[in-house]
Amino acid sequence: MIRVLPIQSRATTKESPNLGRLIVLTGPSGVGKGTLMRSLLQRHPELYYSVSVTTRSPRPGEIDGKSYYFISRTKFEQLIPEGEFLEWAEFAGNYYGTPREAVLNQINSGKLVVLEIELEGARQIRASFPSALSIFILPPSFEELEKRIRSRGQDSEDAIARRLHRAQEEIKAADEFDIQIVNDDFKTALNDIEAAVFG
Ligand SMILES: Nc1nc2c(ncn2[C@@H]2O[C@H](COP(=O)(O)OP(=O)(O)O)[C@@H](O)[C@H]2O)c(=O)[nH]1
Ligand SMILES: Nc1ncnc2c1ncn2[C@@H]1O[C@H](COP(=O)(O)OP(=O)(O)O)[C@@H](O)[C@H]1O
Repeated sequence: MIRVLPIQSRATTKESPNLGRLIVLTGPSGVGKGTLMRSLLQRHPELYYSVSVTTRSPRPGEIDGKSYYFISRTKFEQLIPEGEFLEWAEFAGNYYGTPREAVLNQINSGKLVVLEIELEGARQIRASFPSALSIFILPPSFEELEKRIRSRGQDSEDAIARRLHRAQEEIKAADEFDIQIVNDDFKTALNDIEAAVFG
């Protein structure tokens, strides 16, 4: 179930030269988005990474407020009609959403804001912010994607199955995005993202 909330359009924000920009990183679960993002942020601490809200349970080592804001389904469903999310989607049985106010404040203060989100949310952002830079990360093969999800060792068999099923649909949508980058050699992929964002 996906809903597009009425959000501030890039058409109006474009008018000021001081405004920042949204960068959307998407691609199937396990492709390496999170790892690439962390390395990108280490190289470029000036980027603002938007911490998402989710109803998924924390994995070992994940910190509330840093990895995600972990909240209940009931709370998430309360926040939707209150307009708290810039975009939101349901993925593999859990809700995920981007906090609206923090992101808009950062853009308005001239920051490059990076969202690492799944396909439906990325589509919502593209529709609402046509000048966002959207990057789709592809795996070298489906077999390698499965290997990565399994070797991460953090998801149940059910969660892995849901992610792999969804991945097949997501990969088909790669062409909708501005740039496609294959995450085969990690450093090459990271350099490619860097070039897309800063080049
Ligand atoms: N639409 C949307 N997707 C999100 C958001 N935050 C994370 N996601 C995506 O939700 C999916 C599942 O994330 P997660 O449970 O952390 O699993 P992982 O990507 O397999 O590590 C991934 O594709 C994330 O990019 C968000 O705020 N909005
Ligand atoms: N280029 C790569 N080659 C091999 N393994 C990788 C590569 N990029 C990421 N990984 C590994 O793949 C697994 C999934 O990466 P992760 O960043 O959690 O993916 P996502 O955030 O897209 O779900 C992790 O164990 C990560 O270390």
